[in-house]
Amino acid sequence: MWALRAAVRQGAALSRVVRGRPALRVAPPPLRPCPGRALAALSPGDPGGLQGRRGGSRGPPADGPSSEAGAAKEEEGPEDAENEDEEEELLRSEPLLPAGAQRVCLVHPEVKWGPGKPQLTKAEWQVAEARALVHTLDHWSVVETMVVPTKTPDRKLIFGKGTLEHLTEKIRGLPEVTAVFLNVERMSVSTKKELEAAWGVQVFDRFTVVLHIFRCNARTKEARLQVALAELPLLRSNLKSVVARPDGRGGTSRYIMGSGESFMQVRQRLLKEKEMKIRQALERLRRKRQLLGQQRQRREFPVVSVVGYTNSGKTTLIKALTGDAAAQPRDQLFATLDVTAHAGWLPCRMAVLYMDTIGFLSQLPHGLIESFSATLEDVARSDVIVHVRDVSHPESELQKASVLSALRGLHLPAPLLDSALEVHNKVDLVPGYSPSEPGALAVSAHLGLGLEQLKAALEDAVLRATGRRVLTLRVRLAGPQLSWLHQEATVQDVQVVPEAGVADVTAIISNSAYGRFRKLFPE
Ligand SMILES: Nc1nc2c(ncn2[C@@H]2O[C@H](COP(=O)(O)OP(=O)(O)OP(=O)(O)O)[C@@H](O)[C@H]2O)c(=O)[nH]1
Ligand SMILES: [Mg+2]
Repeated sequence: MWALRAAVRQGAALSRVVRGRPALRVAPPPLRPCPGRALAALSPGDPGGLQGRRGGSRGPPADGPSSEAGAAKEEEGPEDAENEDEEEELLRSEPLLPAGAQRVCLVHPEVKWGPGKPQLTKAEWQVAEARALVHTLDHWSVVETMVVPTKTPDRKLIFGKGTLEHLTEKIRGLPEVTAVFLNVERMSVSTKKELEAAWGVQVFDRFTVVLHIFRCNARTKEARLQVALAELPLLRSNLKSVVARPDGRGGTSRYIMGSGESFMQVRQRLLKEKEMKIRQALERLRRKRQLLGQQRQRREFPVVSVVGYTNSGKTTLIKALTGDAAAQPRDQLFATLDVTAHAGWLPCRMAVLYMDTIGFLSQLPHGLIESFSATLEDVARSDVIVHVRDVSHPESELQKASVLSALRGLHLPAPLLDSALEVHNKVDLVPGYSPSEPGALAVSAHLGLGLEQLKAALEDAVLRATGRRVLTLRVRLAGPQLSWLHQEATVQDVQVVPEAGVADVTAIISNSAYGRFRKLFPE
């Protein structure tokens, strides 16, 4: 999965790189109340601030790029205000999980045989990941874990009769448990109701828990709308269960006077309309994002997308590379949900935008992936991909496999995927670590280890990917070459040799611009 959103935090002009065009202006979106630790960590941060303008050890002059975090804003007219109202309406929703502390019994159905058996992954890892999801919720804790074998995961009640009875007895015998997290992707409403009746507590599936975390962590309008889109299947199945109610209060037969439609039909129509409106709103935002992408390209910012498994340290790495206070790492899954851009500098003093993206999870519910796919389009438009891995994680190899398979699903251009830089993060937790993969770089984003080597490798990759090079050219001071280079390339340094009437100009120049330079000013 995952995402990016283009915006540069308002601030410094971009004159060195963009030759005096003003920076994009971005207003951070307002925060919404949402229960959960995730929200507690979402502080307005550095709204419109300029921290992180100097990335890297060789800080650029004061006219460096700023970072963008949050939704990009353009000039807005009355139509935009109307859209905003409609979008806010679409985002109104009922809570998915109960507020307050919950003591959870984690039930993991283990499929040992047959086609339902998960490939490549072990029950302990799946359980650990499910536990991490629960701990991401504020005041939720896992007080009991049960790995329960099943041969019938597709049956309504997931387990065989005897196993279910035994399980029910065990859960009923745990009065401290206030909820059950059943580690399946989705559970039908009727399954949920039956299990809740049997166990006497609320039961949640992974879809609901992940959706709730996404809701809490989505800050921008686009991410919130994507979550709202992902929620629609849940609303639809709730609707079906209302119809199926034995007391008939679902109301299939009750007609709204004069309309010819039953209540059920009205509700279905309203849901369809809601879906259409969300899709339209997303399309509007997508066009805006594309526009920003084009502007960014015109401004010649190379873009580096930082992707990887959730909690691998993507945001921490970006913060270490750019010093940008807007990047907020947190020890939880899906801390980053909106794609944000953060400006930094490469050793040749070229400005670059690092895109922080939403993390991957091996067992992420499908609907969620699809609704976030639009934001991942930006990854396809980047110049270089950095794949951050947590090499201290026991399942680091499986995580890598999940990320690569998700990246392949994004249909990225082959050269972009093939040239992805693999960064082995958290080496401070693995004494004596050295990568076995050729070309992989070992770093500790936390301690700042290996960052200079990483920047050097990134510089090579960015220059190669964008068809640029760093050249030192000797020009005559009396001639037009120097001003031509200022126009057509990014001048890094000018060393004047007055006695010879010349200057040595170091510039980042594209291959095509260099060709034109040579044609115009033959040696
Ligand atoms: N020891 C150690 N911890 C690290 C390192 N890099 C990141 N972390 C920690 O790992 C946790 C996750 O870091 P993030 O940067 O938020 O990870 P992420 O990949 O952006 O996570 P999501 O946005 O949730 O996908 C935080 O607690 C970081 O402090 C590292 O090099 N060493
Ligand atoms: Mg992050």
